[in-house]
Amino acid sequence: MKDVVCFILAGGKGERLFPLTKSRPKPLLPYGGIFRLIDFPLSNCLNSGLHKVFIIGQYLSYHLLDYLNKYWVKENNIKYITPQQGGEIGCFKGTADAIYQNLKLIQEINPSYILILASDHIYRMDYRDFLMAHIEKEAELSIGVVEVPKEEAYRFGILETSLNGRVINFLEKPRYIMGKKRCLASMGIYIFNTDVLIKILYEDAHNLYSTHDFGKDIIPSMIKKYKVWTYNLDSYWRDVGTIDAYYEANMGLLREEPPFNLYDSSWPINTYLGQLPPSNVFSLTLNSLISPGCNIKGQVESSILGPGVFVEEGTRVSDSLLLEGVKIGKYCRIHRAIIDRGIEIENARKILGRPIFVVSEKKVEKKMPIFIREIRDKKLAKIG
Ligand SMILES: Nc1ncnc2c1ncn2[C@@H]1O[C@H](COP(=O)(O)OP(=O)(O)O[C@H]2O[C@H](CO)[C@@H](O)[C@H](O)[C@H]2O)[C@@H](O)[C@H]1O
Repeated sequence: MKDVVCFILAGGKGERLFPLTKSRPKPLLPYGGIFRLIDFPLSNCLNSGLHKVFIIGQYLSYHLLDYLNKYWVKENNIKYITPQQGGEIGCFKGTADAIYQNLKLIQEINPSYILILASDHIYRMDYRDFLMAHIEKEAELSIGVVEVPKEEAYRFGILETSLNGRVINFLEKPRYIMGKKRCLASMGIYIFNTDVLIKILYEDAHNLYSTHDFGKDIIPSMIKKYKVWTYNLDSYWRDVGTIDAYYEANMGLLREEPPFNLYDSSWPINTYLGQLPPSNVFSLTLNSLISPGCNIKGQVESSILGPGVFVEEGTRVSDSLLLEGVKIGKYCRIHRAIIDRGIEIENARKILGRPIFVVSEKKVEKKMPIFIREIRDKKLAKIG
């Protein structure tokens, strides 16, 4: 792995996850209470023995840098690049341009291979196996792939391969796929031979019609001219691109046999949590993940609570995600909701999400579905 430089693309806006990505970059979205999405590729890099890792940020980059500085950059010698540092024009036009603007850095280090990763996927992967397969096949580009049902094809780059696995066709986010029930989707992670990458990025940078994106421009243009192969990841992988996918990926952790094992110590997922006291659970709490620093007096069922969440007495929370520092007052009923970081829900509020209700900073006053003033007043009168 000494001959590999890794870039983690972390500058996307994650617009389909608004409002959760309005004030935080998508790579910082929490998962399973204490983890952030960026922890997954970073932990995979660390566990795979990769040490030349550069994270390329853009959107709300100061938040990302702040988080990375607390643990990842300090402890693991991981470097962070923003357009001002790497680029000439102050912003990256697309994913390929983000790498193009760092070509000088690549030329200085002069590795044989470049590993390009996304920052918003949940998975465990040994990149050493990915590299071995790339070298064995004498590929010039290898694309990490997973199988997905064809109904989900519109969210991904979809590949067609010959019998021996070489890529013969690639469509970025096709509207519809004919035939088969399942198809091969690009994970948006790539290994390039450095000389090929440099050549193709130069060509792309001078192409007026290009959007400078790996999925839309670079990969389709390479299929016919270069040796492009797939590497199939035969285990759990999720791109949490939408609110529904984000909610379902989290809730999957509460199944009796979760599809992703947070407790696998042979491939640890590292994170930064800060100093927090233990959680104090005074009441009935079932089938839930409770992060440190929580204080629970009400009833919590099938939910995930981030660090420092407070749930007051008389309140019932079910099938919900309460992110860091959320405070739920007395006699509330919360069901199928995502409540964003730091939101305080007043006493006797009812939030019933069908399918899922997101309470984020700006929405909280306007969009509370039912406000039961009389019940609240009666109950508060009783408790004095
Ligand atoms: N200007 C910029 N500067 C720096 N970083 C940026 C950036 N724009 C986006 N990024 C980052 O690059 C990664 C990929 O973002 P995209 O928006 O291109 O992914 P998308 O999911 O649409 O498709 C891609 O990923 C899916 C798998 O999720 C594949 O199937 C598909 O073929 C592929 O195009 C993300 O981590 C994002 O944060």
